[in-house]
Amino acid sequence: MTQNISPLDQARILSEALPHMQQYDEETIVIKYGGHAMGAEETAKAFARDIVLLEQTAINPVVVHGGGPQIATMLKRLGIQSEFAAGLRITDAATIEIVEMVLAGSVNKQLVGYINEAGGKAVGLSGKDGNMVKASKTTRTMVDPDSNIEKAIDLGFVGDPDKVDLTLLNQLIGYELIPVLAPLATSHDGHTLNVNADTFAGAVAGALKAKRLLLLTDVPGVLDKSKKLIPELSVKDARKLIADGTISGGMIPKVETCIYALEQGVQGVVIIDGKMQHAVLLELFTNQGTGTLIHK
Ligand SMILES: Nc1ncnc2c1ncn2[C@@H]1O[C@H](COP(=O)(O)OP(=O)(O)O)[C@@H](O)[C@H]1O
Ligand SMILES: CC(=O)N[C@@H](CCC(=O)OP(=O)(O)O)C(=O)O
Repeated sequence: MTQNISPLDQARILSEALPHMQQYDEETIVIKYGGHAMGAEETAKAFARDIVLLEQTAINPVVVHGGGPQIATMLKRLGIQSEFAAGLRITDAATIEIVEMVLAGSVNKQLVGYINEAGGKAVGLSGKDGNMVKASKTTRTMVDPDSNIEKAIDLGFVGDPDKVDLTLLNQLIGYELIPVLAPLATSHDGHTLNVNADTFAGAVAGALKAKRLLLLTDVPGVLDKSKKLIPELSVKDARKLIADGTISGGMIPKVETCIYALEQGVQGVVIIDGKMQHAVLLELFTNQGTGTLIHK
């Protein structure tokens, strides 16, 4: 809290941030803000302020948000059942309507509002705008526990991005606007597809060749079997932890996204605790890395 430190300490802190700010000067950083992390209003507002600070220091932030818990609440209110398979929401015709309403509507506009309240110029879009993200229907298989036979699962209107058109994003970044993206895409035959927000952020970061991809979630990072934070993880070790079940559920698409982004040329990817106030500033502007850094 600034009221507890002297003006001289404040000046020192700002000065110590200089080399970090220089490192990211004019660079693009993609920040994925998970639905669980954005639950508390005060933390979400602090997050928005951090994003505006990045923009102010000549960094180009691109925000991708999730909204899993917010979708779940709305589906429950409407009495629509929802299930997950392989960490992805099975999305039928009724569900995709609600997913779009919540992600591109209330969640997106709330975050845009917070960023603008903090003095930024955020523009809220989904991957459908400007034909930004084209996706193909996701195909997954699962081993049936009874028969032990591998079966294809029909996830409905769920997609994996296969093309990101940067025309619109580059225009926005060029005008110092802050893109805030909801993870929806258009299929090649014109349907709306629900995309896991981590996967979407990885596709956007890869296409932009972002300097950093930060995934903000509701845990301190990747945890080992005894629930201790793993500060650094190689791609090879990450794959082992997925195979042996240490990494499960929603952490699987997150880690797979990190691996994909590294392969696409993103220089650094980290998974951090978005419930921690100013997690973004701590990660980028101090020497204290807070979460799990995944490297080649
Ligand atoms: N090894 C692991 N380390 C940390 N979290 C894990 C691990 N394996 C599974 N998880 C689960 O992954 C969750 C994060 O994924 P998810 O709920 O999809 O977050 P978000 O809404 O931020 O995308 C954690 O809350 C935790 O329950
Ligand atoms: C296909 C799929 O599962 N899509 C997600 C999209 C939102 C998301 O990923 O939100 P979080 O980042 O908060 O988990 C969903 O419907 O919940």
